[in-house]
Amino acid sequence: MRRRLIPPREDAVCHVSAGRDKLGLDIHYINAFKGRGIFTTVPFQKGDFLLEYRGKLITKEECERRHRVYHDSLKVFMFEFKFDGKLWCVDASQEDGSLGRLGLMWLSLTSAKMKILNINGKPHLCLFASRDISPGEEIDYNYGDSDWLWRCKTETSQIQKTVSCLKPQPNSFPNNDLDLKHPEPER
Ligand SMILES: C[S@@+](CC[C@H](N)C(=O)[O-])C[C@H]1O[C@@H](n2cnc3c(N)ncnc32)[C@H](O)[C@@H]1O
Repeated sequence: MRRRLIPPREDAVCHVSAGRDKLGLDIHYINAFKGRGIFTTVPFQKGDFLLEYRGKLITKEECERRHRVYHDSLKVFMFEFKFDGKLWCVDASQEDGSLGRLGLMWLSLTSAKMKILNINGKPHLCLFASRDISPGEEIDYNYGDSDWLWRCKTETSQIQKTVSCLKPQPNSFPNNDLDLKHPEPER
């Protein structure tokens, strides 16, 4: 295991401010169903900062507007969350080469957890290792409680939550405050 050089939060602030991804992570194409994912090339320690889910920070209203005009393939990159009592969205639909937008989703035994960091008054969606991670492992985390259609096709042994395959993809913010779509702010 590598020695941690700086505390995870400082590491996150440093990468967020520089707008660059961390070394030790790589994009791999997995298959036609899952598409691409992020894999580690070095070991990470539980708690380490991994990635920022980078994109354009937009308001709830703008997010709803984009949901109306975007193709489904773009909507999957809209990450909605609550910050300072308001709903926001990071729209990462633009292929900008950043890694955070490519993390895959599982509901249990994930390797990462998303936290909202307040950096200079603005929210940033940052992924931290939820356990020790070995080289070659996939970075996955819980996206939240949306009814993405592709979840229905995912092996039920790995997705523990029952989903309704009849529900369309969400196109508006849910009312439920406890919805996992809105990850917990940093404590
Ligand atoms: C934020 S994107 C992740 C990057 C995407 N794999 C790509 O290549 O562009 C979210 C999309 O990845 C796919 N995905 C994520 N987690 C998955 C999983 N556990 N099983 C199958 N597909 C998944 C779904 O198509 C989802 O809409």
